[in-house]
Amino acid sequence: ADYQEVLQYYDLYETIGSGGFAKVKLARHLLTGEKVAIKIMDKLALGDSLSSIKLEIDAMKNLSHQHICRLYHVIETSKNIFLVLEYCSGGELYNYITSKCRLSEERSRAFFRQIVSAIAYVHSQGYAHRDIKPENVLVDEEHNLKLTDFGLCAKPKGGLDKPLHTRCGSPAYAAPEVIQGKAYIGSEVDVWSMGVLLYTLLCGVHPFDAGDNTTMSVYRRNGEYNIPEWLSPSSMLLLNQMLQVDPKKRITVKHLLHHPWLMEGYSRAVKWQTDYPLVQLDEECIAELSVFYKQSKETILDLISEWKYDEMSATYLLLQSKKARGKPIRLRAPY
Ligand SMILES: COc1cccc(Nc2ncc(-c3ccc(C(=O)NCC(=O)Nc4ccccc4)cc3)c(OCC3CCNCC3)n2)c1
Repeated sequence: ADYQEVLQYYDLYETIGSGGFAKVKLARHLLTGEKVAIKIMDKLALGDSLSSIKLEIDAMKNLSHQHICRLYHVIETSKNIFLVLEYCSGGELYNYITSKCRLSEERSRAFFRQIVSAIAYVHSQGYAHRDIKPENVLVDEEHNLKLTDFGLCAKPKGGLDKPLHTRCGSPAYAAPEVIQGKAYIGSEVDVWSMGVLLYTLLCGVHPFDAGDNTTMSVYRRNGEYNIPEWLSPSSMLLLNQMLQVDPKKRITVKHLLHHPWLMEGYSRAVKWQTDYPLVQLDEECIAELSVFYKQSKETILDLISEWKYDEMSATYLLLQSKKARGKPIRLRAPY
């Protein structure tokens, strides 16, 4: 009974992931035929985490970027919250890396530039991700990366550079200052986690192992990790600048955007601005919606601009995504 609203707009298929109080199902949007991921959260199980989930949903609503999994639709019922999200057909980056053992420096660079783009954008919106790891990075059908977040990211009070205390994220990828329970700066801990991710891309393994035994966490605290002999000097230098134990010595995202290693083979610095601003709407998609819903373009434009993350928002965003992938944006007549 609780699923009747979501089943009005989507066909639900198999479960593709499950975490603490949420599970993710593959689904298809009936109007556009597009595949989506639907994250189903049990409000009872959420308990007092409900308020922090609302925080994450608000964060998602402000994050519209080519390398972040897009939120399309929010459906709240008495028992559940359904988040309809961008589906990435390539699955987790983690499995992509392990299936190829490790990635070439060129492939790692192309991927890493997309991660830096996403994080620079998240920071520009005043958020810190705080749980960057290969499991939270997905691969889409065009081999582009999409950042997601299963834990909770917080919009730090008073902007990005106020010290945070809550320990979150995964210990193995967490910066030394987080592990030691010190006050930390969100943007600085994200740089450490990106360093761990870059090491994993280049080496196929985690630099500090799973951090299960104490010696590993000692290595992490001292920033010691094994450097494979085949790693290029420029890769080693960048890893060293990111995996600095002292957060004040760590390279900043701003400097990563045009770092020599990220620029090798590229003529432009990493583009971190969004390709999908919330304010400029796509004329063609608006036109298609106005024909389908038999409303004037102005009415449709006003409705979308309210960003209610209802069926209308979802249909617009899915049309926009189809168009970006060169697919025809025709809406199916309701049969
Ligand atoms: C082909 O086989 C496969 C196999 C596996 C997966 C797929 N595809 C596939 N596509 C899309 C998803 C998804 C995206 C976003 C969210 C989300 O909850 N976002 C919230 C969010 O991103 N906040 C946020 C982001 C940035 C900043 C701040 C806040 C939830 C689910 C998915 O999930 C399955 C999980 C399973 C556990 N590991 C991670 C993926 N899976 C496909």
